[in-house]
Amino acid sequence: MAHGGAELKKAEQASTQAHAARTAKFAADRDQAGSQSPLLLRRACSTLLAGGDMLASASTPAAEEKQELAPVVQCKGVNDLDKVVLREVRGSSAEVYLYGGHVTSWKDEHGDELLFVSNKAIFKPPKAIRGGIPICFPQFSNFGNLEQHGFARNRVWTIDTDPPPFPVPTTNTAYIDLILKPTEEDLKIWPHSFEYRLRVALSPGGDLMLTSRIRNTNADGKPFSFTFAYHTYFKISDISEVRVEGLETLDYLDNLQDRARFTEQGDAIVFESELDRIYLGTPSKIAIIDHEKKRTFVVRKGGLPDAVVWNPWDKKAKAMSDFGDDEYKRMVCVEAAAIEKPVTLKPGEEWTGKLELSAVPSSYYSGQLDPDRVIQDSSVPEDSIS
Ligand SMILES: O=P(O)(O)OC[C@H]1O[C@H](O)[C@H](O)[C@@H](O)[C@@H]1O
Repeated sequence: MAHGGAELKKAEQASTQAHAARTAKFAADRDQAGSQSPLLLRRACSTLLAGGDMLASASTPAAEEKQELAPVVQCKGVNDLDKVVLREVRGSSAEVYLYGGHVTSWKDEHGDELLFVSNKAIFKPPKAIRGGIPICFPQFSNFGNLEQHGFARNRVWTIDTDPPPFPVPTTNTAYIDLILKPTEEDLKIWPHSFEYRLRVALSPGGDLMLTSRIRNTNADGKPFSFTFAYHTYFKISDISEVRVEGLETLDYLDNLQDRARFTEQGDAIVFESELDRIYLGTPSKIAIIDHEKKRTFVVRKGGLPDAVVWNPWDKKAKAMSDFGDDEYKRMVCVEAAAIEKPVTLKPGEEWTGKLELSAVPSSYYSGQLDPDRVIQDSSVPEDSIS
């Protein structure tokens, strides 16, 4: 026992030292980055990617490279599109394409991918990337005259090096701020001036956090209204092994039946055919339980009362050119959204919409969403998530 304890202590010390060394390296990298975003480094993607997926053993140069990776790196992705890679010291990571302000990857500390991206995804404007987290703004679906899901998902965003301070400062080291403003062309189809600031952050524990701040910058004194969704595609083992909890007894609009309104009856949502529903007035916490994988995704949201649940099933899958015929089995979309009541902003006003995603072992999560707790959770002010 004593020996075991000493070993453990040694391992802990080694881990603490390694952590301290990595933290010092990150700080040095940050200082070197100079006038750019304080955390942002530009590196060759090839180097970066070699440190990720292809890593075989800790003795290879690629493995050493992994140890040295900075928390925020800008590099090139598919089709030479710009992307930003976020990495936390414990090994979790995320990738965000400037095209669409689109998160395309979120991996846990073991390097397991948690988001679904289609093998047939087209990383080429103007088609939105199929998978990850498309941003639907200023319109969800066809709730208005714009193209399906609005234009934010197929515009090129820029890195915001000097965002206004957040009410609650982010303590994480791995985050990136992006900004989208309308072009002259955008103003022709949606005549409203806005600034959309998106922060994507990884917590030290590997949670993925997206914060959207949308401000009306109209000079003509006019308010504008929009609908919105974080259209998250979760990667799952098999759609028949998955259930969604937290939406029981709620009303929903069924997109497959002309948006007729129904009340959810079942215990939890399970999938046996195409499903496309907008749940209304949902609690701030929803769980996606993957029985086979023994993993639960927890979705926490703020400022986003609705939740869309979507699986295209086989027929629709075949009809989508950027989606594999069988891929519907390995994905489910649970989308934190504001749809039924559009958000209206007067000039100078700002709206905040937050999404926090965690992946936890199902055993740990089991029973957390019993009806009483859901009611308690929904009474927690939405802006209390940080
Ligand atoms: O194919 P997209 O434009 O990306 O839309 C994909 C899906 O998005 C949402 O989940 C809608 O509720 C669905 O009706 C739609 O089919």
